[in-house]
Amino acid sequence: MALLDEIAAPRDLRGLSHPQLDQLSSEIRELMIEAVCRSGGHLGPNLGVVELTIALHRVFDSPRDTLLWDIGHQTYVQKLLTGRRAAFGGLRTRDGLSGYASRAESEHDVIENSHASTVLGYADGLARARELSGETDRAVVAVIGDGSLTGGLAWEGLNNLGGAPRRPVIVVLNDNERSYAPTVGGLAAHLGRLRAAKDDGGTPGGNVFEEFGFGYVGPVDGHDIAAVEDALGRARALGGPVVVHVVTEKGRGWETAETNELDRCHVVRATPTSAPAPGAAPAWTSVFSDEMVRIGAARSDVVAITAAMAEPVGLLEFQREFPARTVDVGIAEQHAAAAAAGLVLGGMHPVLAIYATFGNRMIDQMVTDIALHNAPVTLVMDRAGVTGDDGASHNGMWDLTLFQAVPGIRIAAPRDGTRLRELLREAVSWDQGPTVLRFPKGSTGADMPAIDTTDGFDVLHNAPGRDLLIVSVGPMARLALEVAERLGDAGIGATVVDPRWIAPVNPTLVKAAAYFKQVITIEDSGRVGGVGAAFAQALGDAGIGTPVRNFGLPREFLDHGSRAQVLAHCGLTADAVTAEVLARTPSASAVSGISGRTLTS
Ligand SMILES: Cc1ncc(C[n+]2csc(CCOP(=O)(O)OP(=O)(O)O)c2C)c(N)n1
Ligand SMILES: CC(=O)[C@@H](O)[C@H](O)COP(=O)(O)O
Ligand SMILES: [Mg+2]
Repeated sequence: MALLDEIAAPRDLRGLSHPQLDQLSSEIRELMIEAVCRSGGHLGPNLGVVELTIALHRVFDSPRDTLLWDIGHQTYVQKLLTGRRAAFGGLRTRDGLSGYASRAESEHDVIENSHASTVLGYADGLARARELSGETDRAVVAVIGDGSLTGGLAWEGLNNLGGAPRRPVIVVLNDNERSYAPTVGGLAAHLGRLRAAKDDGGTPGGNVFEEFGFGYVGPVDGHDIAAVEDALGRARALGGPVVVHVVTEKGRGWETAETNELDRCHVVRATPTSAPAPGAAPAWTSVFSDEMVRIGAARSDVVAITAAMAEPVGLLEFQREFPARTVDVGIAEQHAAAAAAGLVLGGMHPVLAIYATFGNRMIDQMVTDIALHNAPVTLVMDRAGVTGDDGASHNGMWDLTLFQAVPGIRIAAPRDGTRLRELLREAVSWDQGPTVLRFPKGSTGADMPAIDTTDGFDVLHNAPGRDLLIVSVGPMARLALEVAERLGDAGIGATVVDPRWIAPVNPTLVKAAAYFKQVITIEDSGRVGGVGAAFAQALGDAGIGTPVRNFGLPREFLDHGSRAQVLAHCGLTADAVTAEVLARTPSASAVSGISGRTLTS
């Protein structure tokens, strides 16, 4: 790694010749392939931007000039060029480097939201501020992928930037023709025409960026550093808003990625430290995927919608079986929800599958386009709760707070694979309004059978005495059962129930709480406005005085780490919950056993 060893800061790039820069690019690729295959992370996108990142840091003087990266999953090269090489081995581990841009790590990382299509908004605001403060000699450069450009927010940005012909902002369009899968829609087709026109030596009939008021430079080969530098220099000289159209290859330089037709190794998983146990439980996503295909075969009105993530959310099999009934809208969650409402108008039952964190984008559509119209849309949120290694922005910890507030909505949280299948079927059979299903990242684990079912909720554990009612949400049932067992050893009788449908609050469960000395709720979502908070409110409304303690995620941005580490930080372990219950229970009293059926008697 001779050359990379010499790069402590971007200024060290400036003295290198182009052959040396090519060597540096190879060294960076070699290092990233080795390190990211071990740690896991966004290898494909980063392999595609090696030369682009070098060129940006040679032409612009970061941090005086501002380089803004949309999403930030493609900033590994920037990390390696800005003094973070030694820490790169700890990528995405607790106390190690973030998998995205991170302001705590470097003055070169300016935004770290990691939700797509926002960068042009930041660029617009920053350029306006520079104008107001008389700092127009400091360049504002926004890098956005072709996938992220499919989001409506990006077009709001283009509209504002293009309308200010004298305010300089350079938009670098990193066009690798892919989100995960090939980028879809009219924009992708238009970019294809722009690329083809360059290849043919002709001019395309109309250029959307120019029509919006931008100067346009390109398309330029994003792996030719000299060509990219030249394009960036010309863009800067033009002044005003300019799009530099850079064509790159996702996964470049690693055959495994270059030949991966599915997603060019968008994300690689960390090398496992041990072999999977034989007969290990399937992932939540796989169970959803399998059940969706069965439902699709039985119901010709079921249409699957993805926002550019068919494979990650488990819709690939459905797409293969029922291509006409699978819609990829691009990275456009809001459009996905509005389109789902439209599908309902036409008699379909849409199943919209996304990662929970991206559901934040859809709240207005859920309220006014879906719920207000009582539209039977099923929203399936994968990666709900703590996801861990993707850091603060990617935890699915706001969905319950947001969606519980929507009138008429029903929300289910399956605790295991069997319940996921059941609840998905119940959700798509519900025709009175929207339903939401949420489940976390990872493995379903072994099933947790009910010992009884009463008025829609499952009783999972019954102990002598009515000392404590534990209301667990989804897979937190496993933790609840462990807590109940430990409390039992300490002489405290705990009953564990799983509401299955967590919103609206089950009225029978509310009544049952009156017969217990204490209630605790456990959820893998925000405590503020969460299921536990709703349950406590329902008890208050019913005049039931049983004290309630809610266990869930604090109102805090949670740093990256493994899911287990983050849950431990939040006090969501059997040890922590048991200790807190014991601290609040002066004397343990085992009275008598009850069955699920007698909970409310
Ligand atoms: C709002 C939102 N939805 C979904 C994602 C998940 N996601 C991360 S990267 C990515 C693909 C991005 O494609 P592009 O912008 O072209 O960047 P590339 O990875 O191709 O460089 C997606 C869908 C996200 N980060 N934000
Ligand atoms: C950048 C982004 O938002 C996704 O690529 C995400 O990092 C993938 O997460 P999983 O690893 O949980 O699929
Ligand atoms: Mg792309």
